[in-house]
Amino acid sequence: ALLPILNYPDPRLRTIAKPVKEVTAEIKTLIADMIETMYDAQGIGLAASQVDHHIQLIVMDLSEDKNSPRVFINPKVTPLVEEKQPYEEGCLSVPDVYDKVERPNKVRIEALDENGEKIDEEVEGLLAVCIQHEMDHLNGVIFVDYLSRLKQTRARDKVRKVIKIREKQG
Ligand SMILES: O=C(O)C[C@@H](Cc1ccccc1)C(=O)SCC(=O)c1ccccc1
Ligand SMILES: [Zn+2]
Repeated sequence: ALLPILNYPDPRLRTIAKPVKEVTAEIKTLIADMIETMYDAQGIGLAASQVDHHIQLIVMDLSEDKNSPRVFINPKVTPLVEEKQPYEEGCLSVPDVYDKVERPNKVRIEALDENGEKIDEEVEGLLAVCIQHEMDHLNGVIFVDYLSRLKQTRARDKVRKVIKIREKQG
């Protein structure tokens, strides 16, 4: 089922996500709903925080055909390089706002997958950028927090406009 995505600056987006103790049937349903919601919103990632479920769960799919979703449960991300690179980021909770954010572009991901199997990978490029962006969501951080006050005000105004238009479209 499609889930409603919280929009910036909704305070619920600031909630700190709790670890997942057990991959229950409910969580498997949430995973499927998050993947469907991510594709519908044309995103490459989605954190459970964005759909108002405050558990440490991320889904991502960077594939062309949108047919290889990845699930990260209780993820831990460790930068593997000091130097940061700028990347043009977007966010499904801040629609139509894109801006450069500097992040390390090589990280180690340790997590569990949807079957509770261990994941331990070194990734770089967009995958590294995206997992850090999703990790931020689980810690109540939104990418606009890294931008200037002026850009944050503009982002709030932009989201308000986009939501009004979407509501009119019904
Ligand atoms: O809000 C989210 O977490 C999803 C977000 C993930 C993300 C994309 C790009 C850089 C960092 C994090 C999105 O999917 S935004 C929409 C999108 O598909 C996209 C935007 C910019 C570059 C590439 C993809
Ligand atoms: Zn986001």
